[in-house]
Amino acid sequence: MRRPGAERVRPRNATGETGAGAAASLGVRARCEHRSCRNGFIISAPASPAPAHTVAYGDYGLVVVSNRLPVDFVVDADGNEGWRSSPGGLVTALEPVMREADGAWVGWAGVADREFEPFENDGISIVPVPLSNEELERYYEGFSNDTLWPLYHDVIAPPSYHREWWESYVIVNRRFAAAAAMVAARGATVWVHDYQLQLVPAMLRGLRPDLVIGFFNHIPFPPYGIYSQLPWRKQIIEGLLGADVIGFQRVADAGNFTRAVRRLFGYTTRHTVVEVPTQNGELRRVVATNFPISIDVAGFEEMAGRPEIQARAREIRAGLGNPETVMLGVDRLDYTKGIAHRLKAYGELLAQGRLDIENTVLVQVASPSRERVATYMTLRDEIELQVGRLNGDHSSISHTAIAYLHQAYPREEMVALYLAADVMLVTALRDGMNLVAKEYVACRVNNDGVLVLSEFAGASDELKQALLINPHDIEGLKDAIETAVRMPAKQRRKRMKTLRKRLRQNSVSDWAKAFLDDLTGRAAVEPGVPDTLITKLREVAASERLLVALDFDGTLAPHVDRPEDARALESARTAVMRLVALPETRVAFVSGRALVSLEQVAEPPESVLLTGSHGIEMKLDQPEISLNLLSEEIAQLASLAEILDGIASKAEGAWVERKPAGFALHTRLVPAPTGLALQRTARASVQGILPSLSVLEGKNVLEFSVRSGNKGDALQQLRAYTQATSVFYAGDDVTDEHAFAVQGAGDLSLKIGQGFTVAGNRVRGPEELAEVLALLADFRAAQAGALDRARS
Ligand SMILES: O=P(O)(O)OC[C@H]1O[C@H](O[C@H]2O[C@H](CO)[C@@H](O)[C@H](O)[C@H]2O)[C@H](O)[C@@H](O)[C@@H]1O
Ligand SMILES: O=c1ccn([C@@H]2O[C@H](COP(=O)(O)OP(=O)(O)O)[C@@H](O)[C@H]2O)c(=O)[nH]1
Repeated sequence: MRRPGAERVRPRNATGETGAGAAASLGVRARCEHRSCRNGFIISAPASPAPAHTVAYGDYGLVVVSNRLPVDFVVDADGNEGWRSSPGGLVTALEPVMREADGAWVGWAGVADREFEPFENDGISIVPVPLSNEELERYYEGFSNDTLWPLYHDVIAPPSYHREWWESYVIVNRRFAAAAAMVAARGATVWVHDYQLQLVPAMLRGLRPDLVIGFFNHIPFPPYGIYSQLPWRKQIIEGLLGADVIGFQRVADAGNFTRAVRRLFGYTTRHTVVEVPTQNGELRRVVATNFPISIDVAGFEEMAGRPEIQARAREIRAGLGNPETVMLGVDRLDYTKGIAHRLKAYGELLAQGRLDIENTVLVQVASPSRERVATYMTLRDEIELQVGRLNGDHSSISHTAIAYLHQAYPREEMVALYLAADVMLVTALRDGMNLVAKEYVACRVNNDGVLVLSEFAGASDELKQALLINPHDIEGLKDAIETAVRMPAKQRRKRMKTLRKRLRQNSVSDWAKAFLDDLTGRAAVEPGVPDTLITKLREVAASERLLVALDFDGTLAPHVDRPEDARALESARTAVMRLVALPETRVAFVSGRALVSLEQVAEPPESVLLTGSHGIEMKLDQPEISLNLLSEEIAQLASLAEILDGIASKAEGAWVERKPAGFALHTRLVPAPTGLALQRTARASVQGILPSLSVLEGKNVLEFSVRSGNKGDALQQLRAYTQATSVFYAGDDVTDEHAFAVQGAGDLSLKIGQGFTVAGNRVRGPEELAEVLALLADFRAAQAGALDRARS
């Protein structure tokens, strides 16, 4: 999803500065976008940084931002430098999504005091963000992993609160926001991940109001009683509310978040929607809901079916002495994972003779994690002491009770371990999801094996056929382990089949799609006119002077392949005719088309006000179109025509539309990748020769104009001209967002179809719009009738 941008930028020398300062220090050519700031295209969350007045655009239509990149920079014992897969479930989940998406991944390279150029890794564009050693200590090990991590995991360990850690967290979040702002194309989708970067959404919105911003929290969000301990509890929530959609693993997490918003800010929340008041007195709607993360199920199944991995699984079992039961635990060495509880239960089962050392073994992978954080150092000592004691107490010369592995294994080896294990033990005290549980289920392609799963791991919401346990209840845990070991084959298969079926319903691609569809508004729109919209139509119909302003293509008229064939639906036309006949009611068509072309296809009734070429042309109750080009602009038009004609001639189906103040390159009829490539070439060529031209991106169309304008400006002019007390505006394209953005209280904005929007209402297509216009005409006529009766 790489999109053509003003300039390919590299976030080198990131200093944490924002806006113009950051752009300048990064050596990026900056462009002024005062209009979008003035219009409040999307307003920042309260107390977020002021919108920047200088914006540079990058290349990428999708940008993922997370603390960890999929690869860490490493130096081996011989001083050889290289990259290796980084730890944790976030990377496991996002890697396959990003390989499909052709987006950019902004993150830290896992090493302090080093800067790296952006690079490609395994089909993913990597944009490294540097951290100093002090920031590593304060932002990552300190605030992220010794304040937020324990606080968000039910204070299993006591969180530490230090002001200098918080200051570092703010600085680093600002740097990540600046880096994302530099690589995101205009209007791009930026998906920020996890607790390390909770301030990024609002910071990014301040820098780039044009972006669609999502946030996903991979770890739990704590109940208010715990969250409220945090000295910076308000700032964190303000940071998150900069996003359009905030995703959580579990329903309970989303509920905890919205409760904290209500308690701390008093904002209204309706189901999953938080209404955030903006600086101009309007409401921004932020969605906070659950999207349980998953794994690449088909990918794990495929690996589990590979003969060499199955052979490795047999080798592992043989190496363990081919016991009857192999039990497995796989965790980062983290106090949230409940490793100590698991070992205690296992030790007691051995001590009581309920498990026999001759035919049982526990393989515990405890991969190194956060090794410089004191709590983790202590944990390692405790676990290794416990393992040592258990082995000392229970192992025999030929059989070891626990095979303890303080190592990180590649994915193939993980799959072999899952295949080798009869029982999987996931005993987390609190865990956002726990992908290990899902990976085990995916790999059990023979439908055998038992999963013992903590109810405090997010995975337990979906994997209900596992043996669900409370890890604090050691007796219950012991019973579950024994049940798992002795479970009859038939019951094992039945449970595992159900688990696998459930898992396949939500693969990681489904998770990403669900989140991004919600974020970008691509989710299906229901047919019909919603009741809430009908209520608002009644309200707007009662206004003293009403302006009904309508986009044409895709709104009054369904989209067609040839622009000259577009015609308004008959039902829409009828409704427009009724509206223009009503008192104190003006109708306007607001189109991106040249006015001459709009008049040809729309055949507007005489009193309809017209604006074309995105507001550059106007025809307001007079026969002439107002637009006078300077001689310099006419010369620019000639060069532009030459460039775009040359580009369009390279692909069948692409064409150039002539407009009074510019040209539009249409790519609707060429395959999407070719269309994108043509647009990218056009942008670069025009940029090189005519850098001052304004560029507007629509659905499969790229427009260049020698004079700038947009539908927001056009709507403001129409409002002033008609002195309307309320404005109804409907449109389907991204260019209509400028118009929605200038609407205020007492107006009604209506998005037609899918796609991200700032409009307050949405219907499915032109048929629904025609219904809406007919209803508006009914309500307005009834209002006029009532007034007449009152007067007489
Ligand atoms: O980056 P680290 O500090 O080394 O930690 C590794 C990752 O751990 C956490 O993973 C979480 O995400 C998983 C996928 O959503 C989820 O299954 C698990 O329950 C979470 O704990 C952390 O959230 C990541 O940011 C870290 O990269
Ligand atoms: O030696 C190891 C240990 C773990 N993992 C992977 O690390 C991830 C752990 O994710 P999970 O959600 O279970 O926990 P997290 O570590 O993110 O808290 C899973 O994909 C594991 O397969 C791995 O690749 N090698």
